Amino acid sequence: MPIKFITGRLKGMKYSLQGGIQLIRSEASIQVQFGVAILITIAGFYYNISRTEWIAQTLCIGLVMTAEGLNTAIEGIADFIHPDFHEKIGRIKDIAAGAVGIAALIAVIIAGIIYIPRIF
Ligand SMILES: Nc1ncnc2c1ncn2[C@@H]1O[C@H](COP(=O)(O)OP(=O)(O)OP(=O)(O)O)[C@@H](O)[C@H]1O
Repeated sequence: MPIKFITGRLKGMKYSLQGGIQLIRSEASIQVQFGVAILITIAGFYYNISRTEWIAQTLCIGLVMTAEGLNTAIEGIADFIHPDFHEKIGRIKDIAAGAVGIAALIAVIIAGIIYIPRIF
């Protein structure tokens, strides 16, 4: 029983890793976000940000990339179940994209709070 449980969890981790790699390989928007995440991490070291700021920054990176991943999955489901144009599909996709927009806005605000006083 515990062995089955552990192998099941390991399989789950393998699938989620494969999904993450596929996401980064195939989605242009997540590639951009990944690039921004690397740049902002370099900025974090350059400006020697505090432990709390690292936590906020890392959470923002995770928030944006998680929202983008879920948005991509929702788009994929929408295209699969209804490949043709439909007003409701459009609204569903807009809402999913809106969630990414909210996450990105929060990330920009937090980046501003951290870096604007250091740069100007
Ligand atoms: N089947 C559809 N029916 C109605 N509107 C759609 C449909 N597909 C896309 N749209 C509209 O076009 C917008 C962009 O959708 P799309 O699936 O092309 O996403 P995207 O922003 O190009 O993302 P990605 O670049 O990741 O594919 C949606 O937010 C929606 O308003």
